[in-house]
Amino acid sequence: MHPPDVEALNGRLLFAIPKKGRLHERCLQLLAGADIQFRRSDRLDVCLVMNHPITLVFLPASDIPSFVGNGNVDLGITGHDVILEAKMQDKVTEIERLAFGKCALQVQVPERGPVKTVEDLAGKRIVTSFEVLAGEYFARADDRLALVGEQRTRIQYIGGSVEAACALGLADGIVDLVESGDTMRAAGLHAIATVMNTEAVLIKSNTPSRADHSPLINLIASRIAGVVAAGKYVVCSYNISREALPRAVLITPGRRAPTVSPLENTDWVDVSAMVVKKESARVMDELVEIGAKDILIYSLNNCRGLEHTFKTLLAKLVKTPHPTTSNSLSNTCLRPKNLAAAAKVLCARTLKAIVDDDDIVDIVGTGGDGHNTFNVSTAAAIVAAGAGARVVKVRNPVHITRPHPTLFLSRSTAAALPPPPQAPPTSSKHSTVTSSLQQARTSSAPPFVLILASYYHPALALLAPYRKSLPFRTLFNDLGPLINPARPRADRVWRRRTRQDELYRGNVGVDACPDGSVTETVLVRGCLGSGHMR
Ligand SMILES: Nc1ncnc2c1ncn2[C@@H]1O[C@H](COP(=O)(O)OP(=O)(O)OP(=O)(O)O)[C@@H](O)[C@H]1O
Ligand SMILES: O=P(O)(O)OC[C@H]1O[C@H](OP(=O)(O)OP(=O)(O)O)[C@H](O)[C@@H]1O
Repeated sequence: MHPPDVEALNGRLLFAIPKKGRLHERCLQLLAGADIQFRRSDRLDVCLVMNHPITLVFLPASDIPSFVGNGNVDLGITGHDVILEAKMQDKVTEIERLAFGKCALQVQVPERGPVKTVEDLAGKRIVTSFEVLAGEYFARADDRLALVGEQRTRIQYIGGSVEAACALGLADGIVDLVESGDTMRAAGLHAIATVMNTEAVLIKSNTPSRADHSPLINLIASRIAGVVAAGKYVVCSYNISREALPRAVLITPGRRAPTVSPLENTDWVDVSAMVVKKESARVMDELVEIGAKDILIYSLNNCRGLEHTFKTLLAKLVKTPHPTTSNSLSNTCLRPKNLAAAAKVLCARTLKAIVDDDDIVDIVGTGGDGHNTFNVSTAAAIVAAGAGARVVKVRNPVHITRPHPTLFLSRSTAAALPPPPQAPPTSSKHSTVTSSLQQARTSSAPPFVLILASYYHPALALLAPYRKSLPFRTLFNDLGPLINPARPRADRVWRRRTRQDELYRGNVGVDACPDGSVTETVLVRGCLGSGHMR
């Protein structure tokens, strides 16, 4: 087969695919599922798609972020990790997480060695293929420990087989990707920290070569999303007595609603609904428990038209809140993975608050403790600002215009009140919080900026009426702290519901909870990562 000539490439959408490595095979499956047809001869890295005006470009996964970010290629598939490593996160848009290539970037050390924590390792030698991410991670650790000059951690880059570095005497620890953990176990290493979790993503350029490619990009994105979603869901069908139907609908609510069809025996109905694949075994157990019969699970090859269903779900809850309790909701919603996913969706729909100075903090509560006292997190944030911290806090205007009287009693406190919440100009897609912080630096005003939640989170503003009518807390109480549009580097959130159930988030690393009483902590890190700490 001859290479395509330059003429043949003109006007085509360029789509970058990893040419080898862990993501390659799964990308080919995805292209087949999305009916993107091509024939690639053995050594050719550029080939024409037969049924669309697209050219596939096969590149190393780690080069794809720069090609897409710099607008040389319009679309690409690569790992989220390598986008951050290439510092291309502001030059590309992540269109879809692809649910494969999932692994974690971890700090690993010899199992039998003296190093037990990141703090033990800071100041020593690290070998990695991720020198940017590892460098940033250890720079923060060095800063925490006030290490300077020669005392700071040394990061050395190598291109592969990083796990051998400790045994070879090159490193005291490594930072590398871990999926099953087999490679690290075989090398006598174990994890002491996770820098980030990652998976394959579909990305597009923020500076596309041609604007008229946009409909084709949307078509490809929607086809790929269909294949990804089909892999996440199964269809569950079963028979159930009419009497048990309300309970069955709670177990299989479907994405919009389950399909319920009559049977010849009028006391029974046939139900079918989409169910998250990973939850299908639990769902079947619960259906058996309430007397369902003939429970069948079908896999899906493809699907289309799946919408984000938060609004639909909340609307349904508002209409029929009684069979649902805050407990049944929190079982699902408070799973760290789900909180992280919801935070990610909301962050993608948030106006960005640009803060040049990244040395800012936020102190956030999750509200609703029922004691009707003053707002503790705002008070704490004001105290922190008074002590010199640079605070950017997201608030609803109602809390500002009608502060609780016990909070702002004295004149001096009132004088120290922060300026009103900032709303961005209606035409802009982002706002500059920096200027307020700078003003605060050069004047006697407190370094405290409030920004207006309803402007920065238009999606949440739409949901507000639904949330208000629910008689219990929802995951949105826990999401608030995770979606500050100024993305402070440091924030600390904890919340007590029962003695065993705490939510805590640390952006600068994971510490123990303050009073040491916690037996289990739900941990959500950034927008991708999540997990449990015991
Ligand atoms: N063990 C793994 N499990 C899952 N995904 C992984 C794993 N290792 C890497 N990845 C993902 O695949 C991306 C590309 O990694 P990979 O090492 O396969 O690429 P490569 O360097 O092009 O290939 P090779 O290592 O064969 O030279 C990574 O950035 C990560 O997102
Ligand atoms: O936890 P596991 O399932 O064992 O996977 C982890 C291994 O996979 C990746 O390496 P890869 O095999 O791609 O080769 P490399 O070391 O040359 O990068 C990564 O660098 C680890 O070595």
